[in-house]
Amino acid sequence: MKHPLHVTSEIGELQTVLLKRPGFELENLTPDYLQQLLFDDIPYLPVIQQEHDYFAQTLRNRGIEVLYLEKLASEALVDKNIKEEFVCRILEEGKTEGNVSHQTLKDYLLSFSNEDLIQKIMGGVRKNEIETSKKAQLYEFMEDHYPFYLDPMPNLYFTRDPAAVIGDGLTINKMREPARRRESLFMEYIIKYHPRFATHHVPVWLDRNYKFPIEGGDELILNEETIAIGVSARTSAKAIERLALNLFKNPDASFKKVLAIEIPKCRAFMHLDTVFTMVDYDKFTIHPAIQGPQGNMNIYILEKGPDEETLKISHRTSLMESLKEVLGLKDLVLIPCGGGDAIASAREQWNDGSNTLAIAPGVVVTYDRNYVSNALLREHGIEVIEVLSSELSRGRGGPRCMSMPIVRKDI
Ligand SMILES: NC(=O)NCCC[C@H](N)C(=O)O
Repeated sequence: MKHPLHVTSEIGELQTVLLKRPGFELENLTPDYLQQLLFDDIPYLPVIQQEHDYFAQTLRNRGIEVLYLEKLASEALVDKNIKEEFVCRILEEGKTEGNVSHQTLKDYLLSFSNEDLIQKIMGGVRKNEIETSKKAQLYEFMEDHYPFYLDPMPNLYFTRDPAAVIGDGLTINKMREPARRRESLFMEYIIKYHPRFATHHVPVWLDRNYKFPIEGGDELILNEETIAIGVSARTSAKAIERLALNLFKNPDASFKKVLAIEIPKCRAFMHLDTVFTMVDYDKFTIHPAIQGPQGNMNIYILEKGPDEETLKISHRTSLMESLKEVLGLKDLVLIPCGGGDAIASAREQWNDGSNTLAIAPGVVVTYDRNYVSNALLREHGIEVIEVLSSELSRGRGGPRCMSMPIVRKDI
């Protein structure tokens, strides 16, 4: 039987992808909690859903199988005990203790059908949803003080980040920001209990219990032997090192090199894929602002060391040269987001102009609003498929962030 996970490049023909349709969790965004919940504005739900449906249909039109996180999660929780355990884990990690009793919330959540339970967990539980007779503490009666028993998870439509397929396995990520921590629990349960995955041996190269954070937006598979990982506001050098060691010693993994690429730690560049993506065998998008005056950067190549717990680490300063070296290319092109004009590049990077989703070598999905970057990609011979982006872009992620490739053809 075909392995349910298989990704050995960024650009191999995309066959199966995981998305999450934006849902009620976005209706629980209010100005007071935007920053905490990692949004810059409140999307208009019917329109963001239309835009997301258009994105999904664009992928289907190209023959790509689209799976939905919310559907897989509800299908994974058929067993009563597993469902109960999942709800308890969500409540523990949602730091609900000290609010309404754990038992009251648990009973409330378990009163829903599987599908509605998942929607409710994703959407959040407001204080006014629980009957007043079940409340005991002053805090619980004060809805205006803090409105939720369980926080909404509005970033779930960025399926790229909580987990990432690498080869025939995956990382299930310890996420950096408290607002996103619970997200990777869905993938843990899907891999363990959904029939599509549970009957296969699926190696987890790094799991969400590891102490230091890593997020999928920083994990880019350059080829079957090389991964690039951003050292960023969200991904730590420690997690990269641990992942490299785990991959190098595991006979199920084909990977031999990890390129650790340091990027500035700021909101606009939260992950490597917000400033750098692969669009063809020898072409990449890049936001010029991540390079120093002479194009210099801080890059390390990690390789197998003398024993299983030691790495060979070498320093490089040029992204272009490092990529040529690890990919065995004579030449390659870095296509600047916004064409290199300081204003256009900052504007289009903010709206994910560098965040392309390759669905085949030289074929990418991008946001329509980034017209300067899109025109430049076309000038370089790339086929650019534009999708709608007025509301989707308010969450600060583009087509790559909104998609988790599950299966790609080898190149
Ligand atoms: N890979 C990505 O860059 N994902 C975008 C995540 C945006 C989300 N609002 C966040 O701050 O985590």
